Amino acid sequence: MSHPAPIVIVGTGLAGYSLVKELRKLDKETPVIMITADDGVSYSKPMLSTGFTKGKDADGLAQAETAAMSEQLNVTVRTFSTVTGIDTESRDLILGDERLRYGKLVLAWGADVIRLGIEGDGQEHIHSINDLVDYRAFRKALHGGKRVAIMGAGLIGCEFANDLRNGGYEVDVIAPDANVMPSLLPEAAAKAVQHELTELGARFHLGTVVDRVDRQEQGVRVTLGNGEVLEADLVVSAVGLRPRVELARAAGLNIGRGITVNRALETSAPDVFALGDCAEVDGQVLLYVLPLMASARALAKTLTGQRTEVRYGTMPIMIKTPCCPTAVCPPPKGAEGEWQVEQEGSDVKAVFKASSGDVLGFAVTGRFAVEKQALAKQVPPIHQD
Ligand SMILES: Cc1cc2nc3c(=O)[nH]c(=O)nc-3n(C[C@H](O)[C@H](O)[C@H](O)COP(=O)(O)OP(=O)(O)OC[C@H]3O[C@@H](n4cnc5c(N)ncnc54)[C@H](O)[C@@H]3O)c2cc1C
Repeated sequence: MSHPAPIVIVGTGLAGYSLVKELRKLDKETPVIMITADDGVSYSKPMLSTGFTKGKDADGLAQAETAAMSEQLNVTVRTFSTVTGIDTESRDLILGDERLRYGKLVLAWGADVIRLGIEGDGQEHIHSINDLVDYRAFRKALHGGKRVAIMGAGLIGCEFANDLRNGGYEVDVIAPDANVMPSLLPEAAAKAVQHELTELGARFHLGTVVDRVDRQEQGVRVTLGNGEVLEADLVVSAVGLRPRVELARAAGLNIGRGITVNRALETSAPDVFALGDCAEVDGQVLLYVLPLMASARALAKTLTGQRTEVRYGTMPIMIKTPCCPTAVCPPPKGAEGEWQVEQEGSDVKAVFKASSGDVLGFAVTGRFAVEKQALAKQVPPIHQD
């Protein structure tokens, strides 16, 4: 008797492993093969920007070895295996010369870091940190150094700025907008975070960009668009992420800003699903943990025969800048209304209200951060029925 084709999951990040954990609560037996381009070590990606604060290096941030995950979850994990294509007609995953038959296929292959075309011969000193392997290389390169230049003042750039200051490093942050985290925070909250990071010793160079990174005897020389020249041991690039869509597009799947899926996480091809940073779920591309956890719970049920749609509730984002604790629930794009701000120094409570008085979003910093739970209850869920 031939065995049924397995469930194949591409990716062992939080999306892939969360899905298998949920699946195994419902079904201990169905064969599952996980494929990953990296070493398959289980870790919590949000912790990468807390290493110095928590006194943990890359090994300290690893949560479980691949073999332990494989045994605990009763799955086969194939490491250092890169998917190169999908044949949705024959239901094969393509890995170079090899074809792997799937019964059901789940794409949990994450997002790519955006790489800017920076001039200069110091390219190998520019680090993007989007997984534990990157983090290990970054910590190794930083060894013996003191000065870090961070490109980008979004959530990840600001979190690394705080963490590196806590680790005793000199930090310069360079970003084109006038404020930090411009797509997440209203101005008053952004200014508060910037102020507290500055008090902590981080130097901000806003309204400009990095033009060149040139090698020096010690580290690099970083030339900014405004003419300033900085010296650093290395550069961290934190300028954004883009869902990985190319292989899915080549396979003929519908693509938007991510791999297009409905609320049942179904792509446009039969028995092919997607979740996590690579997916656009019913129009939402949310590169955060809470949406992927909700998706994993729903998809586990679907894969075990009970088709289930995910419904995103209210999902506040905690920004890990301990010098200025911050939480935000951005209002939906294009929402009509205005920010109402209450402020004492770096303690900011900004609430986005529609003309009806309904609360559509909020941002809280400092001592107001404790109000996040109460405010989140007032914000409507992301997916409204
Ligand atoms: C520094 C940092 C801090 C963050 N902080 C927070 C936070 O505080 N709160 C929050 O909610 N979110 C945070 N995030 C975002 C959150 O961590 C991500 O949304 C989440 O981890 C994405 O998980 P994923 O499994 O979808 O993708 P990934 O973890 O990127 O996993 C992708 C997997 O796919 C594999 N893969 C990719 N391409 C291929 C291929 N062709 N073949 C085979 N395998 C492949 C990779 O090897 C990997 O195993 C943070 C992110 C970063 C970088």
